[in-house]
Amino acid sequence: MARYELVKRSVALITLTNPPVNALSSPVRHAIANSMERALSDPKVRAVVICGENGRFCGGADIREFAGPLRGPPLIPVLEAIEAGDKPVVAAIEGMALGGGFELALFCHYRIAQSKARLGLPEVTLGILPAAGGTQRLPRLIGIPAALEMITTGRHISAQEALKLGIVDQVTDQNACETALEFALKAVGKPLSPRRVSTLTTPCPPDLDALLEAATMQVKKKTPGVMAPLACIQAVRAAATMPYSKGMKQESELMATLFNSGQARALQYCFFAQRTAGKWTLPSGAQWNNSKPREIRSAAVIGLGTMGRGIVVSLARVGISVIAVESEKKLLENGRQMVIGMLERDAKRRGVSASLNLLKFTLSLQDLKDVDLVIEAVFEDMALKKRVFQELSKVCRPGTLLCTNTSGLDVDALAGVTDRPHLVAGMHFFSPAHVMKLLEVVCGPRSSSETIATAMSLGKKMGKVSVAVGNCPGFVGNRMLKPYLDQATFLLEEGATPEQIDKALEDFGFAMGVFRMSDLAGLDVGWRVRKESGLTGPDVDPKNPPRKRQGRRYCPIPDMVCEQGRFGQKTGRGWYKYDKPGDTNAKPDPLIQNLLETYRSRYGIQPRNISDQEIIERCLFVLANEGFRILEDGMAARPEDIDVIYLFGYAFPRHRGGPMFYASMVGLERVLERLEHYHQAHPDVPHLEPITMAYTGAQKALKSDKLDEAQALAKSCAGRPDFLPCDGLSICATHSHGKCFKLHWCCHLGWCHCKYVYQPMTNVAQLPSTPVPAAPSDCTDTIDLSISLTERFLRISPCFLPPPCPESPKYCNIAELFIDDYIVKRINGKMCYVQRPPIHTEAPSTPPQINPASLTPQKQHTEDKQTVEETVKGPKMGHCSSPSSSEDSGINALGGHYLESCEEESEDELSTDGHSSPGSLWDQDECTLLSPSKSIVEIIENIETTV
Ligand SMILES: CCCCCC/C=C/CC(=O)SCCNC(=O)CCNC(=O)[C@H](O)C(C)(C)COP(=O)(O)OP(=O)(O)OC[C@H]1O[C@@H](n2cnc3c(N)ncnc32)[C@H](O)[C@@H]1OP(=O)(O)O
Repeated sequence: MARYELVKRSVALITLTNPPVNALSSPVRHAIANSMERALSDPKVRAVVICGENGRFCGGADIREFAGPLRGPPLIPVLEAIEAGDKPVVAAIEGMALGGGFELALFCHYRIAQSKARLGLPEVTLGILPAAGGTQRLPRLIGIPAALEMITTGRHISAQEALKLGIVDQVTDQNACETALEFALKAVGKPLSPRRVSTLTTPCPPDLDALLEAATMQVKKKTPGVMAPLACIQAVRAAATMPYSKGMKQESELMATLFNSGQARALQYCFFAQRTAGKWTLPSGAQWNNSKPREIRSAAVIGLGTMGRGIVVSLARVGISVIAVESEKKLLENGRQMVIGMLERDAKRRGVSASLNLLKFTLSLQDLKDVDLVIEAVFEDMALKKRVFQELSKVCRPGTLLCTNTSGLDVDALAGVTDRPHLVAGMHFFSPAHVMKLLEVVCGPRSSSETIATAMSLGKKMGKVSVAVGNCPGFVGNRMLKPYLDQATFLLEEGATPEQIDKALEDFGFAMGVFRMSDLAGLDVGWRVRKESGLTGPDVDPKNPPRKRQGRRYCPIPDMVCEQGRFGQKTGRGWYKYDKPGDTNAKPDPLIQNLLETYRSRYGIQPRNISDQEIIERCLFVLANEGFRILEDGMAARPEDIDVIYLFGYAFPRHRGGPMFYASMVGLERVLERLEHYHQAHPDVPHLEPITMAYTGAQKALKSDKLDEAQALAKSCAGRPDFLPCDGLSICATHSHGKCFKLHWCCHLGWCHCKYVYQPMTNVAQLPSTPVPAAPSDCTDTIDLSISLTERFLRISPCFLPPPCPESPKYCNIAELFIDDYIVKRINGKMCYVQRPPIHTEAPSTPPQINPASLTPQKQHTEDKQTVEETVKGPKMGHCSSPSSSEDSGINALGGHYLESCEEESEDELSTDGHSSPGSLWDQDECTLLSPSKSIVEIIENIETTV
């Protein structure tokens, strides 16, 4: 964790060795403490240099450690020993010095930075503050204003800026470690007192109070409701007004408040969720580490509307040559000018030269014959897109990937008109595409793993947060948006105002409430979509009740608003009024109030007082409920993926973690209970129906029998050593399988993945313990297996990490128990651990893995080479023709209401026979298991008799 060497005969070189970012985990802290002790006590050592392996100084505390009780030496005493020592200590900063890593450097007497290094205190972005003296030392070193800015924003600064601010003593283009060694030798004998930051006096500006007040106002405006930046300001105030030791005490008290807060948990969850999303996985088993992306050097973008232009800019600024296509000369010229302007402004802002030489503009699709990838961004019209894809299929060379920027249309329908359906995928950018970070990569049933890998990798190259999703109307983000928007308008009908709803959502943390956001996005887009879908307009059967469509509640108020020419900010009127078209200052409009009152009296609706709580619950719980359905349908692999989509595409407040995380923090029982309550009040709103409610009374009775059986089973399993060490381990009561085998979203949330019925998972650690038999019973096979599982578990137990934070969604890693040899299935009502048939490397008929998505990356890699087909089987879907959204997808799609004529088609599929439900893990494999007698090795474990 740290290497100690004596170099140049008199310098102790301490190298942090904790890849990938040399985080200050407990062993690293131990190692630093020991190394420093050794260096300080060795008379040969005259100076010390601290650096990090692999060109990275230190990425700060090991954030994963925040999840559990902190173990190992506390950091501050370790760092204080560095400062107090009588030998000069130099930090050699390469790569990054962040958080605790930066604080470590601040305890050293000197800092040398490599010119490409980045430094910063990003703790605030994790819901905490720099609590290893950062809030007390940085102000002493660089003054209050600069320190305040760095600490409250978490901004990383360059080595040059650090030099300018006085944080580092030297910047070098050479190896920082070599430079630091030379520097350290020169520092020997110089007085150390002035180099001890704790002894410095904070330069205190005369207008301290005003400065801190302004900073407070600023963070309240920028991140309303977020605690960490405010705590940072208080800590910095302490640096200015208190002696060092008292300030340190204040820092630690503030940290204690933040550390266990829900906000810190949410923000740390977001950090990992974002990285988890990059590790994409498809139902086929193709995933990030077994699918090779192609290199994309040239691309084409078809359509130079707002989306197309943004996509061209995103590609060109990362060095990809782009051919931009339009259908008319005027549109092409207009597009060209706008793209060039955007690229020039972007380059100026970044201090680089604009990559205009990479651009080519054309009216002819024939020019695309040699490009590596095409992104179609034409008007959101299926017929038009199909024509484009047919044409591309003829023109482009056979290997060219064809992607569509649709915001919700059927990607597979487009694939179907080409000669290369496996090379077709969705790349759903969000508007404006060169600014918004989110990219939904849509995997059609015929998209190959290479195609998805390429789209994901291209997204990453463009600096996007890319999330792989399935192909269903609206994909993930826009599909969830519909029930959210519906609730907002239903609440209007029932008595709320746009201002009230927006305020509740803004108080929750959204930068903009749903109506202000819709005004910004433009209301006409959604109106057009609804007209095209037959929800409104002349095609609607006059006999249709005005507030019902397809037997469901429908709110025509948004249509009425549009009929008055109120399209939002661009027309100066929408849900709000604006001083002039294009203005952003939304003011409540009495005309909207009149419209609502007239509407309610026309339909005999008695307006009622609606609480903020109801607004939040109805808008957000319905969002999570749809998220659960999406997971259930296999359209997203994990709740993290959904949360990342909402964080980066829909401005869900990060300190709430995302809709799925938020639901888990509220508690799923509570969410489901409230949904049930609202669904009873509004039975004609299917989206309010919690997913638990989709079974009948008769089925309930059946399930409760199973529950007893399952609970007995679970109890009988308790105490088995193969269960105990896993913190997040839970049992599934409904499937009677005693544990969950899959790293599945429901396990993350502490719920079983039974189809349509969400059954609480019980943590086995909380169950009464049953002694494990000392000696094998008569049932030899079973005991053997138990022992083998135990051994296997213990062998891999170090990787059973606790969840990132104690009350965050639970992580059930038990799946890894079964990755090598065993898969699990109910056979004849019994739990079966069945040894997986050996993989026949040459035989194409080798059965696919039971759940490749849950396999660990390393092990999956070699196996998948043999089993994953080139053309992957896409997620299951019943794709119905989707109404179009808008050319400007994403944010503008806020206005779009999707018609879901074929969703929820199979809610009556509840499994009542006690066997695994459709879509559950052990029904997915097609190997010999379906016929127990044919399996190669079968070990039936009758749990009742085993334990
Ligand atoms: C608890 C003991 C007492 C401590 C007291 C002092 C308290 C100090 C508070 C802190 O220091 S909080 C942490 C502050 N540091 C950060 O916020 C940095 C977070 N990391 C990043 O910003 C980036 O990872 C990076 C360092 C800039 C590197 O970016 P890059 O794009 O190169 O790689 P990633 O994909 O982001 O990360 C690779 C890999 O590493 C994991 N990881 C990164 N940083 C940490 C960390 N600080 N702790 C634990 N794990 C970290 C990341 O999750 C990736 O893991 P994966 O499994 O490969 O996905």
